[in-house]
Amino acid sequence: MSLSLSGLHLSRGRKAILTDLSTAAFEPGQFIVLAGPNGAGKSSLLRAIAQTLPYEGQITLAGQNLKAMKRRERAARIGYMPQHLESHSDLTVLDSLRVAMNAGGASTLSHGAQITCAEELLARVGCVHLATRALSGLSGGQRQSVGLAQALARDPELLLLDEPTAALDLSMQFRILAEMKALSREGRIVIAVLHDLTQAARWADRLVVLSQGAVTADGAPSEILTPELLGEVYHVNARVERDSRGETLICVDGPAT
Ligand SMILES: Nc1ncnc2c1ncn2[C@@H]1O[C@H](COP(=O)(O)OP(=O)(O)OP(=O)(O)O)[C@@H](O)[C@H]1O
Repeated sequence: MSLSLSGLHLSRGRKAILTDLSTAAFEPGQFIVLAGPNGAGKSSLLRAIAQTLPYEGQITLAGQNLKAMKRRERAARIGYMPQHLESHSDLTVLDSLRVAMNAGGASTLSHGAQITCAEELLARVGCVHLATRALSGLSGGQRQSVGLAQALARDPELLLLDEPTAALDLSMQFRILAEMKALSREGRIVIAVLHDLTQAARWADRLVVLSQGAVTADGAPSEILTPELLGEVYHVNARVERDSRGETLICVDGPAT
């Protein structure tokens, strides 16, 4: 059930965003972090995989071309959480999860089973207390946690999460990163965009660094994160240190000189 990207080209307006992008296959059980500078094309790549932006080239899931997959099947197999979440809705959190469960075609679960499932999803992301609140009344971090639950609503085998921890406090960041890791260990492919490379090093099995629409580095974070790579990609003077527990720590000292 691997995900393969091959020869991807994507433009927005007249601007080429991704150029001939290919990667080694992404495998079930892997937690992959996609990183890179602002504007590198990370969100565009996730959107191409989620089939919400047109592209040339091939994206296959378990050997099946995603462009040819029926919308209903895609909705069941791929969970996508965009960077900017819709938050003007008067739907309650619980109802928004029921809507997500029925996206792309009616769920086979009864009404009662859908409510139970929605409550379980909220428990996974630490948000049971928000069940009856309106989406429009949530804080940014609460909305983001509920967004993850929405992406999980159809129990997808591929999860695409665009900056899922950007609005979260320290405790919720930990909880959601641990949850993403657990979701991958249950046999899913989890791909998340993160800017925090210290967190990426701690949690990800694989780090893909995108720069100007191309893959600059791809591998185990501890192997690819070097001062040279950070200098080349982010134009900074950076140190890659180990903390007292041996975990990787990225320290930025200033712009590259
Ligand atoms: N709606 C749009 N129309 C035209 N160009 C766009 C649009 N959205 C993004 N772009 C351009 O596409 C390029 C890639 O954007 P994208 O959002 O994929 O980058 P990113 O790596 O996710 O950035 P960030 O880290 O800032 O979220 C950027 O140059 C951006 O200006």
